[in-house]
Amino acid sequence: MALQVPSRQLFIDGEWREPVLKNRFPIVNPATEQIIGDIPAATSEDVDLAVAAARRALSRNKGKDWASASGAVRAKYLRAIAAKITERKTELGKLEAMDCGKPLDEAVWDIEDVAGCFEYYADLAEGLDAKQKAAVSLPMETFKSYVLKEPIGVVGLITPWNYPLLMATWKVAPALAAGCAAILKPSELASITCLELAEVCREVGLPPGVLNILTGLGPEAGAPLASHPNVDKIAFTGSTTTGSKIMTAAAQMVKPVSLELGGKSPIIVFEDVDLDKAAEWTAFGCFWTNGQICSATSRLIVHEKIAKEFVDRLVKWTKNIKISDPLEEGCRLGPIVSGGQYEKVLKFISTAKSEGATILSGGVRPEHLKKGFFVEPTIITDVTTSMQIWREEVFGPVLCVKTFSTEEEALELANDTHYGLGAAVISNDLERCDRVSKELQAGIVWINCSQPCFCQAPWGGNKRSGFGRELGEWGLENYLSVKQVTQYISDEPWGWYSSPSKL
Ligand SMILES: NC(=O)C1=CN([C@@H]2O[C@H](COP(=O)(O)OP(=O)(O)OC[C@H]3O[C@@H](n4cnc5c(N)ncnc54)[C@H](O)[C@@H]3O)[C@@H](O)[C@H]2O)C=CC1
Ligand SMILES: NCCCC(=O)O
Ligand code: NA
Repeated sequence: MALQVPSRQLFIDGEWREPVLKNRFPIVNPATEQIIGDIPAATSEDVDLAVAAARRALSRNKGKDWASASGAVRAKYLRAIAAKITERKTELGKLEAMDCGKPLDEAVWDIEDVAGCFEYYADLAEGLDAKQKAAVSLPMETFKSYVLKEPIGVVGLITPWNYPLLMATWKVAPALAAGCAAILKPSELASITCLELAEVCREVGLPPGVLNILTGLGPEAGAPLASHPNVDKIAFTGSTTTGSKIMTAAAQMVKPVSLELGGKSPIIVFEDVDLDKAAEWTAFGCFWTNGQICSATSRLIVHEKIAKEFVDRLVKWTKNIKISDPLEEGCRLGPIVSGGQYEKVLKFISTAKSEGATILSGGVRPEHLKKGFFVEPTIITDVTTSMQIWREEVFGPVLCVKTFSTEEEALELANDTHYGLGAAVISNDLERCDRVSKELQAGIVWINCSQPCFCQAPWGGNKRSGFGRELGEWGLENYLSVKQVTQYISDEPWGWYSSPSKL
């Protein structure tokens, strides 16, 4: 059963605040196309208030309350947040499913990952204390040197709608673990659970201003954050176009950015695979989260010897996917997140057709669903490498297929993209998998699977998929600044200049 969506305000300085301009906009459930609530629309006036609150949070009590508190102190808050999220897991999962359209089972899995990620960064926050003052070995005995890891400062976190609370958590948890104060700007298309994170922070008594959450449109709330002179770093996940704008804005102040952007990731299937196992991973790699994953392996590159049988088998697996309202039991594919994105996905499919590709399976609204932004899992063949469907990110359940005859050709096809986020290789020959993994131009390579993601392992891309790594210890480093402290320890004078006392 659907839930009532809580009505919230912006979360600034530990309190709910109405936006300065008092505007709100509707939340649409993509499965029903109905308005199920509304969210506040922040503008630059609210960004200013949130940034000021974050700066105060860093300097309160000379930093002792947060930025220079021990990691162990901050870890207690992260663990309290994780516990509250776990307590509200079912409700948060439902809200997520209603807001962004992902199947309920996937949404609940995400919420479990959210709690796991806060716990993980609590561990790393505690570990940070022991890593302070790590000695640097120097070639001169007259000096000693150590390294301090300090929070970067106030960070702006701009996130997308495909994993609303999880993508926010990938940034919020390490930022807070590091001792930063943050302003989170979730996507206007799915913000409900991020506002519930605000409520969780209020309940656990997170010091005011440590995390501020501003819902609103990209140009109105995201852009002023990216260009704000008192924000020390921006971390962003979303489209390559918006990432480029954010980088341009940040560059004016030489502000560091980390960017996790689009993809057009390949999955190479060799001739020696178990067809059903490989078909299921291929379907999961492209249709999980309704195909709206930056790392979706949306280009299938399959060996010509098995291509026909494999694709037939894949179509059968695909036809078996339950498409329904995300809250329905057993749903495995929900709607595209919004009307705008739905139209975009359909346009990709019609362009592929007009360019001469074959829509082998899907490509249309499922007959049994009259409302909602649903599109059947789609498999497209007869694709050339110059077609839009081969080159551009669709962000929907659309897989395109090409065949290969040699390993070299498979790699050439796989790497024939401006992007470099994910890649997968499926083969029973593990030596070949290792060899191929080395050659794939991507930040993440899956062997004999596609998409599983663990908060302990680094996540991020190359080329136009962005730079910087989230998750794991790399995720924490994103929010830390490294300070070298070097001390002269000799009793002797330095002796470079002639001493005036000897004159
Ligand atoms: N890498 C990923 O995980 C994602 C990729 N995308 C790609 O982006 C396409 C468009 O989706 P959108 O939701 O429009 O993505 P987007 O990249 O525009 O939105 C992501 C976030 O950036 C914010 N934003 C937008 N314009 C901004 C600006 N000028 N300055 C600062 N922040 C800004 C948005 O409000 C949202 O919070 C999708 O079709 C897909 O191809 C979308 C979501 C996630
Ligand atoms: N499984 C997490 C994928 C994250 C992303 O789409 O950015
Ligand atoms: Na929504």
